Amino acid sequence: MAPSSVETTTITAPAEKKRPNDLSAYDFSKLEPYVHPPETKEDLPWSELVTLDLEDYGRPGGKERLAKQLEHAVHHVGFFYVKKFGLTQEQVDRQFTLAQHFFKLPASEKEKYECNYAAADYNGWRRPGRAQVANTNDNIEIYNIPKFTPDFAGKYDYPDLLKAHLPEIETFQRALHANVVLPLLRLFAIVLQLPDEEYLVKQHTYEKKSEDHFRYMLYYPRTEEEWKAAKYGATGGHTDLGTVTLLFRQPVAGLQILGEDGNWTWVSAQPGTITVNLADTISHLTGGWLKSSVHRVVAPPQDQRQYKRTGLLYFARPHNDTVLVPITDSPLLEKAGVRPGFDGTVTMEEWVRAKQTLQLNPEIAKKRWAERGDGKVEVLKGWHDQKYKE
Ligand SMILES: O=C(O)CCC(=O)C(=O)O
Ligand SMILES: [Fe+2]
Repeated sequence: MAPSSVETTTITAPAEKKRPNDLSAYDFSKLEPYVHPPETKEDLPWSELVTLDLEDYGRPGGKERLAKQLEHAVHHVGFFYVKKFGLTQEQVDRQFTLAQHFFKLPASEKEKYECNYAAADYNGWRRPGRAQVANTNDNIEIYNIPKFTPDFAGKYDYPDLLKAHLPEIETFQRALHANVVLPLLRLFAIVLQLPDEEYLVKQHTYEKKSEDHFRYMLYYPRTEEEWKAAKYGATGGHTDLGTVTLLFRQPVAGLQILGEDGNWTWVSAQPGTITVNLADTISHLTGGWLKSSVHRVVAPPQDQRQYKRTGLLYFARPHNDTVLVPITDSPLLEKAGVRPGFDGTVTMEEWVRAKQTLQLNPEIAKKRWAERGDGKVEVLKGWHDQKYKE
């Protein structure tokens, strides 16, 4: 497929429809549908990841089967796929369509919804090119949407394009939480042999204040010179800050996982799946036993370099008042002798603020990373992030 066939023109409301409250110009019938670019034909070293069929969850013995399937993945790999998660392909495609049309809005419109970077508030629009990657600017544009709960109601405004579809976005986000995040947390509880299968679920209810968010993400193509300056993305190794990250099928290859053997492998685009990775918070809650996996997004293979890479993600996080200490009633964690990662008490709210301050403010990050001079930064109370193998 030629690149032009996945490009679309921006849909703007016809002049006579520009009345407030008339959002019909943004009906899906009027928005050109998003089309994924074709998959790469290159033979890449792909990661071997397990796939959980979430339909099995409700069947007799299903939870135990799925937990068994997860044991190795969550302790050693930190990545896996889920399928049959209760959303139709059409629902997923419509979110990609909204993402595509959002990113095509002019910057003058998007900047009305720009993140308050200085306040470490990541919700809203994050403009591309804010951070330096190796010797060039980043190529990432993001729009983050918080939970639809009273804590966030009225705090953020949306462009008309999204206002016209907020109920559907909310349904989608809530479905991800209820159909994927909560069942996975019960499976983790089974893996950890917790007496209370709801232990982690109780720290992640949708209604209580937490920083879960839904994300539209766009990676712009780069020229060869730009990729060279960016070291082809090799310096981007990181862990995510929350509990789990959900990434919808991404046919433009780029995502790589750092394995226990020290090698990077590529994540492939399995039809009908969501890629799930474990992140820092679930690692803090288990003293590192559940693995916050190191990953990065590198230059796509040559046959996909010309495409924009559009992502849909959901970041799950515990309630803001959750104290990030290892769970005490897991016989498995007790046997493993896990230890807290922080010197002192840290709540989720503090952890989010500390990590997001570094992520959203390149100047602060540069200074803080330079403080120690050993490739590490103290994020909070004795917890360090590091630079990973290029
Ligand atoms: O786009 C991807 O494949 C992963 C993005 C990612 O790692 C992140 O946003 O933290
Ligand atoms: Fe990530």
